[in-house]
Amino acid sequence: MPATAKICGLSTPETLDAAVAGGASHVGLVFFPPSPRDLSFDRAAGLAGRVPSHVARVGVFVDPDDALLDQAAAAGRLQALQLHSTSPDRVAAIRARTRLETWAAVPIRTRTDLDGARAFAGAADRLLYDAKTPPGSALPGGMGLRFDWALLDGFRHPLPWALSGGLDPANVAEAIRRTGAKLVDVSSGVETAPGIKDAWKIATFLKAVRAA
Ligand SMILES: O=C(O)c1ccccc1N[C@@H]1O[C@H](COP(=O)(O)O)[C@@H](O)[C@H]1O
Repeated sequence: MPATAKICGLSTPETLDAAVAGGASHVGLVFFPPSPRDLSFDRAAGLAGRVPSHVARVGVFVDPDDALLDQAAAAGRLQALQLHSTSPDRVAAIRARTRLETWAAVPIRTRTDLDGARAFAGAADRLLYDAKTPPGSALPGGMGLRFDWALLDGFRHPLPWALSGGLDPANVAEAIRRTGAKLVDVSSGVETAPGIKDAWKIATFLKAVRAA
């Protein structure tokens, strides 16, 4: 079965429509004020209304509190929550309280970082392997950084998983072949500048995923 793709950090109707038209399985809406992709609840609601039922709406959060989750989930009519920098216990509590599909981001730079993935077994529905951003970075993701895909070789994944971190139209086919990812996730790689998505890059990325 071909891999599917999530286009993350969408903020305009045109680029959201490009993701849907290109065959994205998931679209990502960011709720994190320091991010150039952060959305107001009103804007998220407008975008969510354009997403057809076969495409899943994923909210992206960084260690969110319940109030933010509830407001964002309602505005974005979210079906899944992608949680960065959130402890396994907190991920489990969010999953139990919201009853939404819950993804835990696992930041990777070395093989040892994969140990962190096991702690989410039973707490999350899916792992999202992402590149670890440098200490002091404003964002824990969405910076176009890649990790060494070879680190996943032979790893027994404790949960269904997705690959992210520095993917783009030129490298995504190789990433899928190299890692066996069934779901890939991109943000910076389909932008012309941080937070500015590009419809042509989105279409090209999704074409490359289909062809992989
Ligand atoms: O995109 C953001 O601004 C963001 C903010 C906070 C946490 C995660 C964020 N993005 C996620 O990061 C990965 C990798 O992105 P990139 O393709 O390397 O730019 C992806 O899952 C985004 O959803």
